[in-house]
Amino acid sequence: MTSAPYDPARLSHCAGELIVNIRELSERGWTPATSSNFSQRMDDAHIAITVSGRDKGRLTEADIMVVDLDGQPVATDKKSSAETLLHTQLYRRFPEIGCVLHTHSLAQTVASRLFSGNGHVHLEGYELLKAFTGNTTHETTVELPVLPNSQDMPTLAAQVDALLDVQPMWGYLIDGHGLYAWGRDMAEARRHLEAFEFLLACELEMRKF
Ligand SMILES: CSC[C@@H](O)[C@@H](O)C(=O)COP(=O)(O)O
Ligand SMILES: [Zn+2]
Repeated sequence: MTSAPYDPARLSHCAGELIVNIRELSERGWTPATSSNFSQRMDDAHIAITVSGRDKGRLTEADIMVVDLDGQPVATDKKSSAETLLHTQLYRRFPEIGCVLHTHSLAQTVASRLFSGNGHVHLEGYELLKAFTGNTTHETTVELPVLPNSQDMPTLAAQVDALLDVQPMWGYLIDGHGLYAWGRDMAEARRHLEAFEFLLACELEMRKF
């Protein structure tokens, strides 16, 4: 356990923002059966992240803990999310990233299964593509990657790093699992998460016709 200090007021602020937002996402049914995990950057060395295995619809401040950028717990015996590495790898790689959100909605999970053979979901022509930072027109495309699932986090993280080496992206799906999305702060990460969710629902809806 590292003993690097952090500002307790900053943890309290992050925990409050995480809890409110996670509850709203949970009420939409995006975090079934204790699934999903969430984090926010506190400072250069500390991340506030959900404790593993908690019901994400009923979180209190005791369900948010601190890890360092190596994913090691700071000043706690609690166990951070089983997928902590998928958060910390983004914070380490992109100093500007401030928030990472991971959910297991029905649309995300079904789409991940349907499109896993392609390796990505092709999103084109939607006005909502402008919700992704950097896009200024609907006349663009976003390829949302679909990674094979694994219980081995270093394997998944290596796949994410390989993708990031060749393309900028604001999220990815994991087959049969769910979606990761991120942003510079909670508002941006949530906008990206909601845009992916809506666009995946559109793609699934069109498959019905
Ligand atoms: C309850 S099954 C889902 C988990 O295996 C995992 O994918 C997940 O999203 C939540 O894990 P957690 O360790 O609580 O962060
Ligand atoms: Zn998960």
